[in-house]
Amino acid sequence: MTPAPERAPGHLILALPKGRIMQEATALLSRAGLPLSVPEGSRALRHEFPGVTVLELRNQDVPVYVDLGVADAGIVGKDVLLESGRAVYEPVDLGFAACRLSLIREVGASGPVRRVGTKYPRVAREYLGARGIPAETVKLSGNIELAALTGLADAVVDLVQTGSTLRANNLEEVDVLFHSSARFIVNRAALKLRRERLRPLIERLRDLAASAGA
Ligand SMILES: Nc1ncnc2c1ncn2[C@@H]1O[C@H](COP(=O)(O)OP(=O)(O)OP(=O)(O)O)[C@@H](O)[C@H]1O
Ligand SMILES: O=P(O)(O)OC[C@H]1O[C@H](OP(=O)(O)OP(=O)(O)O)[C@H](O)[C@@H]1O
Repeated sequence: MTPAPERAPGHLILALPKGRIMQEATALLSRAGLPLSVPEGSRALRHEFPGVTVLELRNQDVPVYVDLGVADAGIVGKDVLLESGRAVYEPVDLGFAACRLSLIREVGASGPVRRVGTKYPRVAREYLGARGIPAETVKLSGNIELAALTGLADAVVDLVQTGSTLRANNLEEVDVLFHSSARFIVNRAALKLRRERLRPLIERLRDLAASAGA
């Protein structure tokens, strides 16, 4: 393991996910005063800006980098954060990437739920356990709804936003586990060590999120 290079106390390392969240995250952080713009299609994984380094990660890895202190802070969906089980500080609900995590079945399905396909096995098991449903969960990686259509599973736990994926595939929401949106997350030690940078950033992000939601 290469030791982390020395850095100025005011220099921030941010973990941001590639994909759907990246563009809105960088736009919001820029409005909050951080001068960053991650170029689309670049093969670089680490982006340097004055006073800020951005690590470009898969969604699931953002809470890991923040919890283990390699990144001071990051942005990730609440869905991914809950699934990670990481106890990071979560000071701002940024409001965008809004969707819900739902239990989904084929329209009219009525038999028992014995197997559930999902990208979220931890939260799915917790949900099923709390309801006394003795179903097995199967971890899948994408196009989760196909599991319910093919008989791989009796139901799936997946994200719904507009509902168009459900309508296009003769599926319906049976229950909503929780609502999700993008969150600003912070490493607890970094909050103390770099509070002069992080506290004002948190305040600006709170103001921006409040004015966007107003
Ligand atoms: N249809 C949607 N509408 C709104 N927000 C969504 C939608 N789908 C996902 N999200 C939110 O955006 C986050 C990132 O979604 P994205 O599609 O970029 O991930 P992915 O490509 O499926 O993830 P992975 O890194 O596993 O490949 C999700 O964790 C969720 O919080
Ligand atoms: O209700 P809707 O507006 O249709 O959105 C929900 C869909 O969006 C996400 O998939 P995504 O497009 O990210 O593809 P993925 O399955 O590969 O993650 C999610 O997994 C649903 O399939």
